[in-house]
Amino acid sequence: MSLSFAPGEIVATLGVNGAGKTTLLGCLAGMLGWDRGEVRLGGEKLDRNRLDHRQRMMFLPGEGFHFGGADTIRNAAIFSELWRGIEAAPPIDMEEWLERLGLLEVAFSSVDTLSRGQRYKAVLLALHCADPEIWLIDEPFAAGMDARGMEAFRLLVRAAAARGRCIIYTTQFPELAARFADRIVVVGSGGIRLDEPTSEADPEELIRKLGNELGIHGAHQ
Ligand SMILES: Nc1ncnc2c1ncn2[C@@H]1O[C@H](COP(=O)(O)OP(=O)(O)OP(=O)(O)O)[C@@H](O)[C@H]1O
Repeated sequence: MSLSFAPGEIVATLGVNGAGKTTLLGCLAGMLGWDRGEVRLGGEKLDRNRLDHRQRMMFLPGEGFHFGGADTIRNAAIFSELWRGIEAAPPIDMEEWLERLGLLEVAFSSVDTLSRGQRYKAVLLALHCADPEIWLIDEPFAAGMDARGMEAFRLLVRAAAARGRCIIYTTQFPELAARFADRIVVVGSGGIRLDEPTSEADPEELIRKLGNELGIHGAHQ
């Protein structure tokens, strides 16, 4: 497959189970190796061993990840230090996002002790604090967040895109992808099955088209 992504773009990646969505994200993040081809970052070949390359992106797995023992705020601060340097000040809107995500009550609780959805939100806050150029998010809409969390996620991602961040996420839900992405990429059979912007498309028509690509017959017809 051959794809390029631009700053400020929100891309939803779809595909049946095993199509290669997570593998694609892992390769873009430099976490997985590849047998053939290359990943280029602003024209430069991505080198998995270069910290400055890896710091430009973050891969968030579906189950999230965090630093054991750290509380919600400390965890976010660790991500910020690792990605932006020890001198970097945390974003000034940290409290606002704690509130929007519904995390104020657990701001000083160890992430280990949080519920699955709360833990995922804590990691999203950390991603916001790390603020890499490229956000690679695996299955955010299946990570156990409540409706408020998903709304906050959309706002967080839109704000990041407005700052020029490129966001690529995977999902199994055509409806969510059609309504929350600037572009949709469907992978499968070792290639790209569909790659198109959402701006011009009628959402219902797009959802039907995605349903066909993903082998859904009936429910969306
Ligand atoms: N470590 C691995 N070693 C060998 N094959 C793997 C490995 N990880 C994934 N695969 C294979 O690569 C293919 C793509 O897997 P991947 O996890 O990228 O799919 P996906 O589209 O994210 O699927 P899902 O929707 O189920 O999460 C699958 O056939 C899987 O079995």
